[in-house]
Amino acid sequence: MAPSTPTADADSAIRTLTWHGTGLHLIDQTALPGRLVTLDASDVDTLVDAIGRLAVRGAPALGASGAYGVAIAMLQAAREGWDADRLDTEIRRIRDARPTAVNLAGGVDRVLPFVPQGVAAVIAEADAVVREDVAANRAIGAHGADWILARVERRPLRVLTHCNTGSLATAGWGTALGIIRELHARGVLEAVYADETRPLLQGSRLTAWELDQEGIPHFVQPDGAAASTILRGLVDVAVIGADRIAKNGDTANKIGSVGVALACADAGIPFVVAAPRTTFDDATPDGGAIAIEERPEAEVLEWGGIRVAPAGSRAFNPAFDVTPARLIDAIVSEDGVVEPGH
Ligand SMILES: CSC[C@@H](O)[C@@H](O)C(=O)COP(=O)(O)O
Repeated sequence: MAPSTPTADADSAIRTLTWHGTGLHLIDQTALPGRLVTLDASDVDTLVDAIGRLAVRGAPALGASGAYGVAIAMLQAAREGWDADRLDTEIRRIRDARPTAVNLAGGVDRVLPFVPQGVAAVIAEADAVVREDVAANRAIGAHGADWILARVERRPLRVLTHCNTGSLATAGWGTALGIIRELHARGVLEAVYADETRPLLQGSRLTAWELDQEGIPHFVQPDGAAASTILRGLVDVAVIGADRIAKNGDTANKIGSVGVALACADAGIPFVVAAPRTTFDDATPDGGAIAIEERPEAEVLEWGGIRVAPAGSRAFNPAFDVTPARLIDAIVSEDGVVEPGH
């Protein structure tokens, strides 16, 4: 009955989400790298829970999840006899499951006009979201590699990245990690410094896993090492992703990104943001207007489920920070490169 998700890029073996006819198969990113587990999100509660605990994560992957999520809600509405108000409420729960990545709301909003045409039309539009994201990532990889190779003389290159921006975080291939993969394919990459990305370790668990799968040389380093690695001259360029890029170029990304940008500015090396157009939010004027998700204190106060901080300690756990446009040398999208800091 439902059109199936198109085959993603042949080069991108990892498919973080796949439509299976009545719901999504999602790679459970909380289980990686130890176990490659697929979970079935065929109802709204399961999808919202998967988004909230980061089983599916990364701005473009959230966008595709939001788009398919509307179809999941419609199918559940038909199964369980929901009225229109209940369907609206459940779609809004998906849209609001995380606040910072504009792609999630964008994915939901993109398919909403197709709801009156029925679930097949919604799924077809969600399939288009996936196709377009993979194509955008491939273009980002080429534009970003071209820009870096024109700006940075040293060969081979040493690249620092933060969080996870690869196939797991997108519909396939990757944004910042797509640029890294492109540099590797062009034979100009020496190694990647992958920040471990506290507190949920998207760098050491997910980016390192993807780099390992690709045979790309890499070092996982503590987030606290990043500024020092940059100032010691061990890095030629930093490339990160984005969750929302405001109209003035201020960019929200995983907590720790702005520290990398400050170190790059001091060291005089480029700080590059890579993101598809779906992550640009012209309705948000600047970084101060971006909602920053605050996550549960236990993610900081506990380690592997065991309390490590004193019982009386509280945690401050913002999931994202905002890098001002003036610290960003290049923003790479499928449309090309803009240089906000210049
Ligand atoms: C291509 S993914 C870009 C961003 O979404 C990524 O860098 C990031 O910050 C993800 O945060 P997460 O909390 O893991 O969803």
